[in-house]
Amino acid sequence: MTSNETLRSLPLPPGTFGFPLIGETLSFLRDADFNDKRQNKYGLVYKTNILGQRTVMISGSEANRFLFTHDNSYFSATWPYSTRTLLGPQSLATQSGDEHTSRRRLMVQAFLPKAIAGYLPGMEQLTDRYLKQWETPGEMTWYPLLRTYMFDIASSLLIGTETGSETAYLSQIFKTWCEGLFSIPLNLPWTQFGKALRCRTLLLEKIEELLHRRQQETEFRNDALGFLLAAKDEEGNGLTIEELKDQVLLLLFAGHETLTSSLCSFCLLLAQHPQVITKLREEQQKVGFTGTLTMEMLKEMTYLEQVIKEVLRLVPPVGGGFRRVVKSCEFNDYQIPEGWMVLYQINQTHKDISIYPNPQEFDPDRFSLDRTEEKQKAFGFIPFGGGARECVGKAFAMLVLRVFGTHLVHSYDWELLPDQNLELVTVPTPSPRDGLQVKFSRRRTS
Ligand code: HEM
Repeated sequence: MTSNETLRSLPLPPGTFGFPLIGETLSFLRDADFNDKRQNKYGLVYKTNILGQRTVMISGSEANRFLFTHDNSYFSATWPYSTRTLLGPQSLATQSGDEHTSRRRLMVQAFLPKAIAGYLPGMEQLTDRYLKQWETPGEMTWYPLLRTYMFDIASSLLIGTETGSETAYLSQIFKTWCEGLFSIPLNLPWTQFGKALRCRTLLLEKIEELLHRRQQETEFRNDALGFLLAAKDEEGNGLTIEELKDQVLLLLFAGHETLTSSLCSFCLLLAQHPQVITKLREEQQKVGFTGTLTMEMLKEMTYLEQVIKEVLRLVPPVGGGFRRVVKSCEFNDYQIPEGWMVLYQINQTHKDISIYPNPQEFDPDRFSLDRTEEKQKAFGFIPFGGGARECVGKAFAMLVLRVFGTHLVHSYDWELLPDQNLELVTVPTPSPRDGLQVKFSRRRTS
């Protein structure tokens, strides 16, 4: 524990605040090497000004441990103003303290093992349908199609919408809403933020309609919303309609944006490493997969799990997480002042050479039982964050990746088309600049 006086005598981390008002926001949003450049110059802890807030960037497993073990004492949840406003005041991602704990307890009901197992058949059906659809064009830009597939999975399995026009409409307005999440918060008709705010209103209207419909149903539906509508806290109170609206919006966002990115990285990295596909097919034969999955079979596919972990390590869909400093504290002999923001870095943690030798290399065997590189340091592998705010939908996300990965590898071949830009756009989640152009076909042998 550092006394107030000692704290005040400590220096602020090195770094610059950039231009008045906008600070370093533009480079933060546009330059994929923003963090690398500053880290090389200032080290693992530095200050900047982004998205309207003085911010300390912290990186590495020690920094993660510090942050995750002091959530709710030194830090509380926050997001940049644009994200906070678009998510809404009653969203788990922006709730803190006791409110967060009690809401989180209700939300996890939808992701307990029994619920997860119940999502498997519907997920397989939808996956199969989309994979078949993609056979016909033969050549395609995959990212937008993966996005539609993922939105369909999220909206049908999480909130029970019917596939078709309702999903297509929601998906469209959702896209514009997402584009405003990390934007300069100027609410004007032509700004990204202004457009996204109008989409928030439209989305909430749609969600409210859906909630009223669902409240009138007498039978329990096996989707995340079914669990949320049934969930009660210790006093027997459930979530109100106003709160459910924000929580459903959060699940839809968290559940499809991140997953689209990781599915796309999975497709890209496997196309570049055909030997991994061969090993996955061998594993499928070994566990006896011929077209329909069981939870037991998925558990036995340990190489598939290694591959997914390596995809999430190399291209983490969420690059880091924001916190507000609620009490000044010290880290690495620097003062972190109250009122500032802290951003922990998942991306940089996963490139730590002391944990992952040749960190830029795609090598699923790092996660094999005889190497377990991720276990070398606590909080060294954190695609889903950690501590009290670790991703609620982790098991759902892993199920989607396993189901999609298994069916794709089992029945299809795909190869990258030439002359495309595979460089990653990083905000809001990583995706190849040209959208991943591939030749796609059904395997002759299946
Ligand atoms: C590959 C996919 C996913 C990744 C990489 C991911 C990553 C993350 C990370 C890093 C956090 C913590 C952020 C922080 O520290 O502030 C988080 C939180 C969260 N995630 Fe995910 N996520 C994924 C999928 C999902 C899915 C499918 C859902 C829901 C269906 C979901 C729901 C949430 C929620 C509700 C939170 C907030 C938890 C809290 O504040 O207590 N995520 N996720």
